[in-house]
Amino acid sequence: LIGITVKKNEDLSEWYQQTIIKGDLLEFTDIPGCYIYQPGSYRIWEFIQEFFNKRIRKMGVKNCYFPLFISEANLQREKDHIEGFAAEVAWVTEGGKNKLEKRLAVRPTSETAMYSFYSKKIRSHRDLPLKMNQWNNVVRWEFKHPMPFIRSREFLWQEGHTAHLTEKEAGVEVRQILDHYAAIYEELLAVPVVKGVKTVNEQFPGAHYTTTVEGFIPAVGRGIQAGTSHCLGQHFAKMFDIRVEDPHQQVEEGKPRDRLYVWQNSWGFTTRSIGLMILIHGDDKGLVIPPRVADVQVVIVPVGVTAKTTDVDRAKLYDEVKGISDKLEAADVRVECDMREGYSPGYKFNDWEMKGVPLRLEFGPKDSANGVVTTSRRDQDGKSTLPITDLAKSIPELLETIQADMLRKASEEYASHRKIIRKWEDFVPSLNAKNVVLVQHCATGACEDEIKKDSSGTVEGQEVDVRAPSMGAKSLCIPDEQPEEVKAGTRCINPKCDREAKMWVMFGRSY
Ligand SMILES: O=C1CCCN[C@@H]1CCCn1cnc2cc(F)c(F)cc2c1=O
Ligand SMILES: [Mg+2]
Repeated sequence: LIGITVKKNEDLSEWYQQTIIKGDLLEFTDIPGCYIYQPGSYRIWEFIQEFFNKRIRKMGVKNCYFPLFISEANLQREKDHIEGFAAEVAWVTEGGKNKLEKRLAVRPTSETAMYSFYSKKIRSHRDLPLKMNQWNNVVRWEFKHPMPFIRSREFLWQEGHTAHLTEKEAGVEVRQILDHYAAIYEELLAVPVVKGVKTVNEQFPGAHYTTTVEGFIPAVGRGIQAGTSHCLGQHFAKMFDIRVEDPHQQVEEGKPRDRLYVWQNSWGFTTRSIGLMILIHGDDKGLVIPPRVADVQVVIVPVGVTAKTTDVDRAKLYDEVKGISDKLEAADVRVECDMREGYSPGYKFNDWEMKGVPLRLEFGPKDSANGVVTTSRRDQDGKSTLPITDLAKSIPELLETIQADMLRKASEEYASHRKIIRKWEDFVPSLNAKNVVLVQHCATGACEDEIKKDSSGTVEGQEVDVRAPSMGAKSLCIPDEQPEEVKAGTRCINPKCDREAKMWVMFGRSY
Protein backbone atom coordinates (compact mmCIF):
# COMPACT_ATOMS: atom_id res chain seq x y z
CA LEU A 1 0.00 0.00 0.00
CA ILE A 2 1.59 3.27 -0.98
CA GLY A 3 0.35 6.70 -0.03
CA ILE A 4 -0.72 9.59 -2.23
CA THR A 5 1.96 10.01 -4.88
CA VAL A 6 1.33 13.68 -5.76
CA LYS A 7 1.20 16.87 -3.75
CA LYS A 8 -2.16 18.61 -3.31
CA ASN A 9 -0.85 21.94 -4.53
CA GLU A 10 1.01 20.42 -7.48
CA ASP A 11 -1.69 18.39 -9.18
CA LEU A 12 -5.04 18.85 -7.50
CA SER A 13 -7.13 16.61 -9.73
CA GLU A 14 -4.68 13.69 -9.44
CA TRP A 15 -4.35 14.31 -5.69
CA TYR A 16 -8.15 14.38 -5.35
CA GLN A 17 -8.66 11.15 -7.28
CA GLN A 18 -6.01 9.26 -5.29
CA THR A 19 -7.24 10.68 -2.00
CA ILE A 20 -10.83 9.56 -2.46
CA ILE A 21 -9.93 6.16 -3.93
CA LYS A 22 -7.17 5.27 -1.47
CA GLY A 23 -9.30 6.72 1.33
CA ASP A 24 -12.00 4.19 0.37
CA LEU A 25 -14.65 6.91 -0.07
CA LEU A 26 -15.58 6.37 -3.72
CA GLU A 27 -14.97 4.09 -6.65
CA PHE A 28 -15.32 4.75 -10.39
CA THR A 29 -17.63 2.72 -12.64
CA ASP A 30 -17.71 2.11 -16.40
CA ILE A 31 -20.16 5.00 -16.78
CA PRO A 32 -18.61 8.48 -16.80
CA GLY A 33 -20.05 10.67 -14.06
CA CYS A 34 -21.57 7.74 -12.16
CA TYR A 35 -19.72 6.69 -9.02
CA ILE A 36 -19.87 4.14 -6.21
CA TYR A 37 -20.28 5.72 -2.77
CA GLN A 38 -18.22 3.45 -0.53
CA PRO A 39 -19.23 3.09 3.16
CA GLY A 40 -16.70 5.78 4.13
CA SER A 41 -18.53 8.52 2.22
CA TYR A 42 -22.01 7.08 2.65
CA ARG A 43 -21.50 7.25 6.43
CA ILE A 44 -20.82 10.98 6.09
CA TRP A 45 -24.05 11.32 4.10
CA GLU A 46 -25.88 9.51 6.93
CA PHE A 47 -24.48 11.93 9.54
CA ILE A 48 -25.74 14.79 7.36
CA GLN A 49 -29.17 13.14 7.01
CA GLU A 50 -29.47 12.55 10.76
CA PHE A 51 -28.51 16.17 11.54
CA PHE A 52 -30.80 17.73 8.93
CA ASN A 53 -33.79 15.42 9.53
CA LYS A 54 -33.77 16.34 13.23
CA ARG A 55 -33.95 20.03 12.35
CA ILE A 56 -36.56 19.92 9.58
CA ARG A 57 -38.76 17.58 11.62
CA LYS A 58 -38.94 20.35 14.23
CA MET A 59 -40.15 22.67 11.43
CA GLY A 60 -42.99 20.28 10.61
CA VAL A 61 -41.39 18.99 7.41
CA LYS A 62 -42.43 15.44 6.51
CA ASN A 63 -40.22 13.11 4.47
CA CYS A 64 -41.84 11.36 1.52
CA TYR A 65 -40.93 9.72 -1.78
CA PHE A 66 -42.04 10.47 -5.36
CA PRO A 67 -41.37 8.34 -8.46
CA LEU A 68 -38.05 8.37 -10.24
CA PHE A 69 -39.80 8.86 -13.62
CA ILE A 70 -41.64 11.99 -14.71
CA SER A 71 -43.95 12.00 -17.73
CA GLU A 72 -42.98 14.38 -20.51
CA ALA A 73 -46.37 16.06 -20.15
CA ASN A 74 -45.70 16.76 -16.48
CA LEU A 75 -42.14 17.87 -17.05
CA GLN A 76 -43.34 20.34 -19.71
CA ARG A 77 -46.03 21.80 -17.44
CA GLU A 78 -43.70 24.58 -16.50
CA LYS A 79 -42.20 25.82 -19.78
CA ASP A 80 -39.58 28.44 -18.99
CA HIS A 81 -38.34 26.46 -15.99
CA ILE A 82 -37.42 23.52 -18.18
CA GLU A 83 -36.35 25.08 -21.46
CA GLY A 84 -32.93 26.08 -20.09
CA PHE A 85 -32.35 22.57 -18.81
CA ALA A 86 -33.65 20.41 -21.67
CA ALA A 87 -30.14 19.32 -22.64
CA GLU A 88 -29.61 17.78 -19.20
CA VAL A 89 -32.72 15.60 -19.05
CA ALA A 90 -32.17 11.82 -19.28
CA TRP A 91 -35.00 9.88 -20.90
CA VAL A 92 -36.21 6.26 -20.74
CA THR A 93 -37.56 5.20 -24.15
CA GLU A 94 -37.81 1.41 -23.87
CA GLY A 95 -39.20 -1.05 -21.38
CA GLY A 96 -37.64 -4.45 -21.97
CA LYS A 97 -38.24 -5.26 -25.63
CA ASN A 98 -40.94 -2.66 -26.09
CA LYS A 99 -40.50 0.89 -27.21
CA LEU A 100 -42.41 3.16 -24.83
CA GLU A 101 -45.34 5.06 -26.36
CA LYS A 102 -44.34 8.10 -24.40
CA ARG A 103 -40.78 8.53 -23.19
CA LEU A 104 -40.26 9.12 -19.47
CA ALA A 105 -37.82 11.58 -17.91
CA VAL A 106 -35.55 10.45 -15.11
CA ARG A 107 -36.13 13.12 -12.46
CA PRO A 108 -33.57 15.92 -12.59
CA THR A 109 -35.49 17.63 -9.75
CA SER A 110 -39.02 16.95 -8.59
CA GLU A 111 -41.04 20.20 -8.83
CA THR A 112 -43.08 18.94 -11.75
CA ALA A 113 -43.55 15.51 -10.18
CA MET A 114 -44.77 16.93 -6.88
CA TYR A 115 -46.78 20.00 -7.72
CA SER A 116 -49.59 18.33 -9.62
CA PHE A 117 -50.04 16.29 -6.44
CA TYR A 118 -49.82 19.49 -4.35
CA SER A 119 -52.64 21.04 -6.35
CA LYS A 120 -54.86 18.10 -5.35
CA LYS A 121 -53.69 17.88 -1.75
CA ILE A 122 -54.00 21.61 -1.01
CA ARG A 123 -57.75 22.30 -0.93
CA SER A 124 -58.03 24.99 1.75
CA HIS A 125 -55.79 27.29 3.78
CA ARG A 126 -56.12 24.74 6.56
CA ASP A 127 -53.90 22.45 4.46
CA LEU A 128 -51.15 25.07 4.70
CA PRO A 129 -48.33 25.23 5.31
CA LEU A 130 -47.55 22.01 3.42
CA LYS A 131 -43.94 20.93 3.98
CA MET A 132 -42.54 17.80 2.32
CA ASN A 133 -38.98 16.66 1.68
CA GLN A 134 -37.37 13.80 -0.25
CA TRP A 135 -33.98 12.18 0.19
CA ASN A 136 -33.33 10.73 -3.23
CA ASN A 137 -31.08 10.63 -6.30
CA VAL A 138 -31.45 12.81 -9.37
CA VAL A 139 -29.91 12.58 -12.84
CA ARG A 140 -28.64 15.47 -14.93
CA TRP A 141 -26.84 14.54 -18.10
CA GLU A 142 -24.26 17.28 -17.80
CA PHE A 143 -21.55 17.54 -20.42
CA LYS A 144 -19.06 19.52 -18.34
CA HIS A 145 -16.23 17.28 -17.17
CA PRO A 146 -17.49 15.23 -14.24
CA MET A 147 -15.68 15.35 -10.89
CA PRO A 148 -16.51 12.90 -8.11
CA PHE A 149 -18.92 14.38 -5.54
CA ILE A 150 -18.56 17.85 -7.11
CA ARG A 151 -20.20 17.28 -10.50
CA SER A 152 -21.73 13.92 -11.35
CA ARG A 153 -24.52 12.77 -13.67
CA GLU A 154 -26.35 11.12 -10.79
CA PHE A 155 -26.12 12.52 -7.29
CA LEU A 156 -27.84 12.16 -3.95
CA TRP A 157 -29.55 15.11 -2.34
CA GLN A 158 -32.52 16.16 -0.36
CA GLU A 159 -35.13 18.33 -2.04
CA GLY A 160 -37.61 20.17 0.16
CA HIS A 161 -40.81 21.58 -1.32
CA THR A 162 -43.15 23.71 0.78
CA ALA A 163 -46.31 25.73 0.24
CA HIS A 164 -47.39 28.73 2.35
CA LEU A 165 -50.31 31.16 2.51
CA THR A 166 -48.12 34.27 2.46
CA GLU A 167 -44.82 35.45 0.95
CA LYS A 168 -43.72 36.50 4.42
CA GLU A 169 -44.16 33.03 5.92
CA ALA A 170 -42.39 31.49 2.92
CA GLY A 171 -39.54 33.99 3.29
CA VAL A 172 -38.99 33.06 6.93
CA GLU A 173 -38.67 29.38 6.03
CA VAL A 174 -36.28 30.03 3.12
CA ARG A 175 -33.88 31.60 5.59
CA GLN A 176 -34.37 28.96 8.30
CA ILE A 177 -33.35 26.28 5.81
CA LEU A 178 -30.33 28.28 4.65
CA ASP A 179 -29.22 28.53 8.28
CA HIS A 180 -29.52 24.75 8.61
CA TYR A 181 -27.39 24.33 5.48
CA ALA A 182 -24.75 26.64 6.93
CA ALA A 183 -24.93 24.62 10.17
CA ILE A 184 -24.35 21.32 8.32
CA TYR A 185 -21.21 22.81 6.78
CA GLU A 186 -19.86 24.59 9.83
CA GLU A 187 -20.96 22.28 12.66
CA LEU A 188 -20.54 18.90 10.93
CA LEU A 189 -18.12 19.30 8.01
CA ALA A 190 -16.00 22.14 9.51
CA VAL A 191 -16.42 23.94 6.18
CA PRO A 192 -16.98 27.72 6.21
CA VAL A 193 -19.61 29.19 3.86
CA VAL A 194 -20.79 32.67 2.92
CA LYS A 195 -24.56 33.18 3.05
CA GLY A 196 -26.18 35.42 0.50
CA VAL A 197 -28.67 35.92 -2.30
CA LYS A 198 -28.01 35.02 -5.94
CA THR A 199 -28.06 37.85 -8.48
CA VAL A 200 -30.73 37.66 -11.17
CA ASN A 201 -28.17 36.24 -13.63
CA GLU A 202 -27.27 33.35 -11.38
CA GLN A 203 -30.56 32.44 -9.77
CA PHE A 204 -32.78 29.52 -10.78
CA PRO A 205 -35.07 30.96 -13.51
CA GLY A 206 -38.14 29.39 -11.93
CA ALA A 207 -37.51 31.19 -8.64
CA HIS A 208 -38.69 34.51 -7.20
CA TYR A 209 -35.31 34.73 -5.45
CA THR A 210 -32.57 32.29 -4.55
CA THR A 211 -30.59 32.27 -1.32
CA THR A 212 -27.33 30.37 -1.28
CA VAL A 213 -24.39 29.19 0.80
CA GLU A 214 -21.16 29.70 -1.14
CA GLY A 215 -18.04 27.63 -0.44
CA PHE A 216 -14.44 28.20 -1.49
CA ILE A 217 -11.69 25.79 -2.58
CA PRO A 218 -8.36 27.44 -1.63
CA ALA A 219 -6.27 24.92 -3.60
CA VAL A 220 -7.54 26.47 -6.84
CA GLY A 221 -9.05 29.69 -5.51
CA ARG A 222 -12.50 28.98 -6.85
CA GLY A 223 -15.93 29.53 -5.39
CA ILE A 224 -18.46 26.74 -5.36
CA GLN A 225 -22.21 26.76 -4.82
CA ALA A 226 -22.77 24.68 -1.71
CA GLY A 227 -26.55 24.71 -1.21
CA THR A 228 -29.61 26.68 -2.32
CA SER A 229 -32.90 27.66 -0.78
CA HIS A 230 -35.33 29.26 -3.21
CA CYS A 231 -38.49 31.22 -2.74
CA LEU A 232 -40.43 30.23 -5.86
CA GLY A 233 -43.06 32.91 -5.38
CA GLN A 234 -46.44 32.01 -6.91
CA HIS A 235 -44.86 31.01 -10.23
CA PHE A 236 -45.38 27.27 -9.92
CA ALA A 237 -48.71 27.72 -8.12
CA LYS A 238 -50.04 29.49 -11.21
CA MET A 239 -48.68 26.75 -13.49
CA PHE A 240 -50.10 23.94 -11.37
CA ASP A 241 -53.20 25.82 -10.16
CA ILE A 242 -52.49 25.57 -6.44
CA ARG A 243 -54.97 27.97 -4.82
CA VAL A 244 -56.84 28.36 -1.54
CA GLU A 245 -59.64 30.63 -0.40
CA ASP A 246 -58.40 33.80 1.27
CA PRO A 247 -59.14 33.10 4.95
CA HIS A 248 -58.84 36.76 5.91
CA GLN A 249 -61.24 38.22 3.36
CA GLN A 250 -64.50 39.55 4.83
CA VAL A 251 -67.43 38.53 2.60
CA GLU A 252 -71.19 38.45 3.08
CA GLU A 253 -72.62 35.16 4.18
CA GLY A 254 -72.55 32.54 1.44
CA LYS A 255 -70.47 34.71 -0.94
CA PRO A 256 -67.34 32.97 -2.27
CA ARG A 257 -63.98 34.36 -1.18
CA ASP A 258 -61.16 35.18 -3.60
CA ARG A 259 -58.81 32.29 -4.16
CA LEU A 260 -55.13 33.04 -3.58
CA TYR A 261 -52.21 31.31 -5.21
CA VAL A 262 -49.92 29.76 -2.56
CA TRP A 263 -46.32 30.90 -2.06
CA GLN A 264 -43.79 28.08 -2.48
CA ASN A 265 -40.21 27.32 -1.54
CA SER A 266 -37.82 24.62 -2.67
CA TRP A 267 -34.43 23.85 -1.20
CA GLY A 268 -31.65 21.37 -2.00
CA PHE A 269 -28.42 20.10 -0.47
CA THR A 270 -26.31 17.48 -2.26
CA THR A 271 -23.44 15.04 -1.90
CA ARG A 272 -21.26 17.79 -3.42
CA SER A 273 -20.84 18.82 0.23
CA ILE A 274 -18.64 15.73 0.78
CA GLY A 275 -16.39 16.86 -2.08
CA LEU A 276 -16.01 20.29 -0.47
CA MET A 277 -14.98 18.70 2.83
CA ILE A 278 -12.35 16.54 1.09
CA LEU A 279 -10.93 19.37 -1.02
CA ILE A 280 -10.72 21.80 1.89
CA HIS A 281 -9.36 19.57 4.67
CA GLY A 282 -7.33 16.94 2.77
CA ASP A 283 -3.52 17.15 2.77
CA ASP A 284 -0.59 15.38 1.10
CA LYS A 285 -1.17 12.31 3.27
CA GLY A 286 -4.79 12.10 2.06
CA LEU A 287 -8.15 12.57 3.77
CA VAL A 288 -8.68 14.55 6.96
CA ILE A 289 -12.17 13.81 8.31
CA PRO A 290 -13.74 16.14 10.91
CA PRO A 291 -14.44 14.11 14.09
CA ARG A 292 -18.21 14.75 14.05
CA VAL A 293 -18.56 12.91 10.73
CA ALA A 294 -15.76 10.37 11.17
CA ASP A 295 -16.94 6.76 11.23
CA VAL A 296 -13.74 5.95 13.12
CA GLN A 297 -12.83 8.90 15.36
CA VAL A 298 -9.93 7.23 17.19
CA VAL A 299 -7.69 4.36 16.13
CA ILE A 300 -5.49 2.68 18.77
CA VAL A 301 -2.28 1.14 17.47
CA PRO A 302 -0.13 -1.06 19.77
CA VAL A 303 3.56 -0.21 19.37
CA GLY A 304 6.87 -1.48 20.72
CA VAL A 305 5.86 -5.13 20.22
CA THR A 306 8.80 -6.99 18.69
CA ALA A 307 9.92 -10.58 18.22
CA LYS A 308 11.64 -10.20 21.60
CA THR A 309 8.37 -9.37 23.36
CA THR A 310 7.27 -12.36 25.43
CA ASP A 311 3.77 -13.76 24.91
CA VAL A 312 2.92 -12.70 28.44
CA ASP A 313 3.96 -9.09 27.87
CA ARG A 314 2.22 -9.00 24.50
CA ALA A 315 -1.00 -10.35 26.00
CA LYS A 316 -0.74 -7.82 28.87
CA LEU A 317 -0.30 -4.93 26.42
CA TYR A 318 -3.16 -6.10 24.20
CA ASP A 319 -5.39 -6.38 27.27
CA GLU A 320 -4.59 -2.80 28.22
CA VAL A 321 -5.38 -1.68 24.65
CA LYS A 322 -8.74 -3.42 24.93
CA GLY A 323 -9.32 -1.70 28.28
CA ILE A 324 -8.62 1.72 26.79
CA SER A 325 -10.89 0.95 23.84
CA ASP A 326 -13.73 -0.16 26.13
CA LYS A 327 -13.36 3.03 28.17
CA LEU A 328 -13.62 5.17 25.02
CA GLU A 329 -16.56 3.20 23.67
CA ALA A 330 -18.34 3.73 27.00
CA ALA A 331 -17.79 7.46 26.42
CA ASP A 332 -19.48 7.18 22.99
CA VAL A 333 -16.22 7.61 21.11
CA ARG A 334 -16.16 5.71 17.80
CA VAL A 335 -12.91 3.77 18.33
CA GLU A 336 -11.11 1.01 16.48
CA CYS A 337 -8.07 -1.07 17.58
CA ASP A 338 -5.66 -2.06 14.84
CA MET A 339 -4.38 -5.40 16.13
CA ARG A 340 -3.37 -6.71 12.68
CA GLU A 341 -0.36 -9.00 13.02
CA GLY A 342 2.37 -8.72 10.41
CA TYR A 343 1.91 -5.00 9.73
CA SER A 344 4.38 -2.49 11.16
CA PRO A 345 3.08 0.47 13.19
CA GLY A 346 4.37 2.75 10.42
CA TYR A 347 2.31 0.91 7.86
CA LYS A 348 -0.75 1.18 10.08
CA PHE A 349 -0.17 4.91 10.71
CA ASN A 350 -0.04 5.56 6.95
CA ASP A 351 -3.15 3.46 6.35
CA TRP A 352 -5.30 5.29 8.92
CA GLU A 353 -3.90 8.68 7.92
CA MET A 354 -5.00 8.03 4.33
CA LYS A 355 -8.47 7.27 5.64
CA GLY A 356 -8.42 10.59 7.47
CA VAL A 357 -9.04 9.23 10.98
CA PRO A 358 -8.87 12.37 13.15
CA LEU A 359 -6.97 10.94 16.14
CA ARG A 360 -4.48 8.11 16.60
CA LEU A 361 -3.46 6.69 19.97
CA GLU A 362 -0.17 4.79 20.13
CA PHE A 363 0.26 2.49 23.09
CA GLY A 364 3.42 0.49 23.92
CA PRO A 365 5.27 -0.85 26.96
CA LYS A 366 6.78 2.58 27.68
CA ASP A 367 3.37 4.28 27.55
CA SER A 368 2.03 1.55 29.81
CA ALA A 369 4.85 2.06 32.28
CA ASN A 370 4.16 5.82 32.30
CA GLY A 371 0.38 5.34 32.50
CA VAL A 372 -0.20 7.35 29.31
CA VAL A 373 -1.23 7.01 25.68
CA THR A 374 0.63 8.88 22.93
CA THR A 375 -1.71 11.00 20.83
CA SER A 376 -1.26 12.00 17.21
CA ARG A 377 -3.80 14.44 15.68
CA ARG A 378 -4.51 14.07 11.95
CA ASP A 379 -5.00 17.83 11.50
CA GLN A 380 -1.67 18.83 13.05
CA ASP A 381 1.87 17.49 13.13
CA GLY A 382 3.46 16.38 16.37
CA LYS A 383 2.56 14.03 19.19
CA SER A 384 1.55 14.43 22.80
CA THR A 385 0.56 12.20 25.69
CA LEU A 386 -2.57 11.89 27.84
CA PRO A 387 -2.93 10.07 31.18
CA ILE A 388 -4.86 6.84 30.79
CA THR A 389 -6.94 7.63 33.89
CA ASP A 390 -9.15 10.39 32.45
CA LEU A 391 -9.31 9.39 28.78
CA ALA A 392 -13.09 9.10 28.97
CA LYS A 393 -13.16 12.88 29.37
CA SER A 394 -9.95 14.06 27.68
CA ILE A 395 -10.46 12.19 24.38
CA PRO A 396 -13.97 13.58 23.66
CA GLU A 397 -12.62 17.03 24.55
CA LEU A 398 -9.65 16.58 22.23
CA LEU A 399 -11.98 15.50 19.40
CA GLU A 400 -14.06 18.66 19.90
CA THR A 401 -10.86 20.71 19.89
CA ILE A 402 -9.85 19.12 16.59
CA GLN A 403 -13.31 19.85 15.14
CA ALA A 404 -13.13 23.51 16.20
CA ASP A 405 -9.55 23.94 15.01
CA MET A 406 -10.41 22.51 11.58
CA LEU A 407 -13.28 24.99 11.15
CA ARG A 408 -11.21 27.91 12.40
CA LYS A 409 -8.31 27.10 10.07
CA ALA A 410 -10.63 26.75 7.05
CA SER A 411 -12.55 29.93 7.99
CA GLU A 412 -9.35 31.97 8.26
CA GLU A 413 -8.18 30.56 4.92
CA TYR A 414 -11.47 31.51 3.21
CA ALA A 415 -11.55 34.96 4.82
CA SER A 416 -7.97 35.68 3.72
CA HIS A 417 -8.97 34.88 0.13
CA ARG A 418 -12.01 37.15 0.02
CA LYS A 419 -10.47 40.38 -1.26
CA ILE A 420 -12.26 43.72 -1.20
CA ILE A 421 -11.47 45.28 -4.58
CA ARG A 422 -12.15 48.97 -5.29
CA LYS A 423 -10.23 49.36 -8.58
CA TRP A 424 -10.84 47.32 -11.74
CA GLU A 425 -7.12 46.86 -12.38
CA ASP A 426 -6.93 44.82 -9.17
CA PHE A 427 -9.82 42.53 -10.16
CA VAL A 428 -8.15 39.95 -12.45
CA PRO A 429 -4.79 39.87 -10.57
CA SER A 430 -6.74 39.05 -7.40
CA LEU A 431 -8.53 36.20 -9.18
CA ASN A 432 -5.22 34.93 -10.52
CA ALA A 433 -3.86 34.96 -6.98
CA LYS A 434 -6.53 32.37 -6.15
CA ASN A 435 -9.01 34.73 -4.49
CA VAL A 436 -12.67 35.58 -4.80
CA VAL A 437 -13.41 39.29 -4.78
CA LEU A 438 -15.95 41.61 -3.19
CA VAL A 439 -16.80 44.59 -5.40
CA GLN A 440 -19.39 47.34 -5.49
CA HIS A 441 -21.69 46.47 -8.38
CA CYS A 442 -24.70 47.88 -10.22
CA ALA A 443 -26.65 44.58 -9.97
CA THR A 444 -27.45 44.42 -13.67
CA GLY A 445 -27.09 41.12 -15.52
CA ALA A 446 -25.53 42.54 -18.67
CA CYS A 447 -22.78 44.13 -16.62
CA GLU A 448 -22.12 40.80 -14.91
CA ASP A 449 -21.78 39.16 -18.33
CA GLU A 450 -19.28 41.83 -19.35
CA ILE A 451 -17.24 41.27 -16.18
CA LYS A 452 -17.24 37.52 -16.86
CA LYS A 453 -15.91 38.13 -20.37
CA ASP A 454 -13.32 40.72 -19.32
CA SER A 455 -11.96 38.59 -16.50
CA SER A 456 -11.29 35.39 -18.45
CA GLY A 457 -7.55 35.77 -18.87
CA THR A 458 -5.25 32.73 -18.94
CA VAL A 459 -4.95 31.49 -15.46
CA GLU A 460 -1.85 29.86 -14.07
CA GLY A 461 -2.10 27.47 -11.16
CA GLN A 462 -5.60 26.29 -11.99
CA GLU A 463 -4.48 22.86 -13.12
CA VAL A 464 -7.91 21.50 -12.22
CA ASP A 465 -9.17 23.35 -15.25
CA VAL A 466 -6.59 22.45 -17.87
CA ARG A 467 -9.51 21.88 -20.19
CA ALA A 468 -10.99 25.34 -19.63
CA PRO A 469 -7.86 27.52 -19.38
CA SER A 470 -9.66 30.80 -19.64
CA MET A 471 -12.47 31.07 -17.14
CA GLY A 472 -14.12 34.35 -16.29
CA ALA A 473 -15.46 35.35 -12.90
CA LYS A 474 -19.16 35.08 -12.32
CA SER A 475 -21.18 36.58 -9.50
CA LEU A 476 -21.38 34.07 -6.65
CA CYS A 477 -23.78 35.94 -4.39
CA ILE A 478 -24.76 39.22 -2.77
CA PRO A 479 -23.36 38.43 0.69
CA ASP A 480 -25.68 38.97 3.64
CA GLU A 481 -22.66 40.47 5.38
CA GLN A 482 -21.88 43.57 3.30
CA PRO A 483 -18.34 44.93 3.98
CA GLU A 484 -19.61 48.49 4.37
CA GLU A 485 -22.34 50.91 3.24
CA VAL A 486 -22.15 51.63 -0.51
CA LYS A 487 -21.85 55.42 -0.56
CA ALA A 488 -24.22 57.31 -2.89
CA GLY A 489 -22.49 58.19 -6.13
CA THR A 490 -20.14 55.20 -6.03
CA ARG A 491 -19.59 53.84 -9.55
CA CYS A 492 -19.97 50.17 -10.47
CA ILE A 493 -16.57 48.38 -10.44
CA ASN A 494 -16.84 47.63 -14.17
CA PRO A 495 -15.03 50.50 -15.94
CA LYS A 496 -17.27 50.04 -18.99
CA CYS A 497 -20.39 50.49 -16.87
CA ASP A 498 -21.52 53.97 -15.88
CA ARG A 499 -24.24 52.88 -13.50
CA GLU A 500 -24.21 53.53 -9.79
CA ALA A 501 -23.14 50.67 -7.54
CA LYS A 502 -26.03 49.30 -5.50
CA MET A 503 -24.36 46.73 -3.25
CA TRP A 504 -21.27 44.63 -2.68
CA VAL A 505 -21.27 41.44 -4.81
CA MET A 506 -18.88 38.51 -4.42
CA PHE A 507 -17.40 37.45 -7.77
CA GLY A 508 -15.07 34.55 -8.48
CA ARG A 509 -14.06 31.77 -10.80
CA SER A 510 -16.16 28.82 -9.77
CA TYR A 511 -17.02 25.16 -10.23
O1 LIG B 1 -32.26 23.78 -6.70
C1 LIG B 1 -33.32 23.36 -6.26
C2 LIG B 1 -33.46 22.82 -4.88
C3 LIG B 1 -34.19 21.53 -4.86
C4 LIG B 1 -35.40 21.51 -5.76
N1 LIG B 1 -35.16 22.09 -7.09
C5 LIG B 1 -34.60 23.42 -7.03
C6 LIG B 1 -34.41 24.04 -8.42
C7 LIG B 1 -33.72 23.13 -9.40
C8 LIG B 1 -33.32 23.94 -10.62
N2 LIG B 1 -33.01 23.00 -11.71
C9 LIG B 1 -31.70 22.60 -11.85
N3 LIG B 1 -31.35 21.72 -12.80
C10 LIG B 1 -32.32 21.19 -13.64
C11 LIG B 1 -31.94 20.24 -14.62
C12 LIG B 1 -32.91 19.72 -15.44
F1 LIG B 1 -32.59 18.79 -16.37
C13 LIG B 1 -34.26 20.09 -15.31
F2 LIG B 1 -35.18 19.51 -16.13
C14 LIG B 1 -34.66 21.01 -14.35
C15 LIG B 1 -33.67 21.57 -13.53
C16 LIG B 1 -34.02 22.54 -12.51
O2 LIG B 1 -35.17 22.91 -12.33
MG1 LIG C 1 -26.96 22.50 -13.22
